Amino acid sequence: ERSTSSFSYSSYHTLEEIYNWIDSFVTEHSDIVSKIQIGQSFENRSILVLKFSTGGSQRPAIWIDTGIHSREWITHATGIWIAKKIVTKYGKDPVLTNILNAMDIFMEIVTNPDGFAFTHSMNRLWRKNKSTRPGIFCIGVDLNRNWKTGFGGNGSNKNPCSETYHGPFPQSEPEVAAIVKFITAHGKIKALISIHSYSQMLMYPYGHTLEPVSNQRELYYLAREAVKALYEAHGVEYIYGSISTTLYVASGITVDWAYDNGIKYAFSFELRDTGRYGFLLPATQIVPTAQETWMAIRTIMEHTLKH
Ligand SMILES: NS(=O)(=O)N[C@@H](Cc1ccccc1)C(=O)O
Ligand SMILES: [Zn+2]
Repeated sequence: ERSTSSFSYSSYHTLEEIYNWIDSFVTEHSDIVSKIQIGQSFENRSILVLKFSTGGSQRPAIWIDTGIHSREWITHATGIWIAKKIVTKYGKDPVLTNILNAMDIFMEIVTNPDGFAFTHSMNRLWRKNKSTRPGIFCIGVDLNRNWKTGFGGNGSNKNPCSETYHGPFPQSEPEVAAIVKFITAHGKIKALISIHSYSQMLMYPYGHTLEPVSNQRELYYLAREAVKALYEAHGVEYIYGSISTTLYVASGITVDWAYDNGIKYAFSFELRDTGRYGFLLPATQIVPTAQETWMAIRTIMEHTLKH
């Protein structure tokens, strides 16, 4: 359909509804948004990225992904709301306007389309993708353990039946390989934000080791500022720090790969809540969660612009 006016930003949606929304959204805001297919999933679904650009060619850019774990529905819903916020506030919010006048923004809303479809059809709590291999009798790879940096280390599992199965080799999964290819080819991604739920945390590398990254102090202060901006929206408290020291050791993760490939502002969110509803966060919390998350992301983007 032509317009997104009938789309509810305060509801959860199916894969088909989100893909239809993407087409309407791009049509309606074609002056600033375009759609890029960066690959196909294991089950041959399109892997789609929204590009926000106000001009130039191949400007420095910011990458945001949601939904890499398919059951984390609040993350796709937050991504959709933020996409709408960006087109609504460009030209009105001076911070966002400055960001988009100098940088592009790429958003991958459904990073694990096969898993997401499966959470609607068969298993609401499915986490992994849906890849299968001869002789292996469990389905799916944890797409947040399939990246090259630290691959196969502690905090990932070689058992295909594990929820944190890392896959047969790094980037074995088309959903991960497509992002690696896109970001590597682009070459000017300055910040990466990979959004998960739940726990209410803002974290930065490394996950695979307790060693601090070189700009750890800068990331710590930026995370503190972002969490403060988030808190000011609705009084929700986040903790922050490096993944391995704040949460647990996890290997083969998105942000460790990003950091080691030159993206010095790499962050991962764990959105609401802290366990009362967990992955089954009520839809009434979508807009408040998105509003507060946007304030944190906007803070990270502004810092990236200035450095
Ligand atoms: N979202 S979650 O419940 O799966 N937790 C995440 C935590 C996480 C998030 C980002 C980088 C490393 C680890 C996970 O991948 O284990
Ligand atoms: Zn997750």
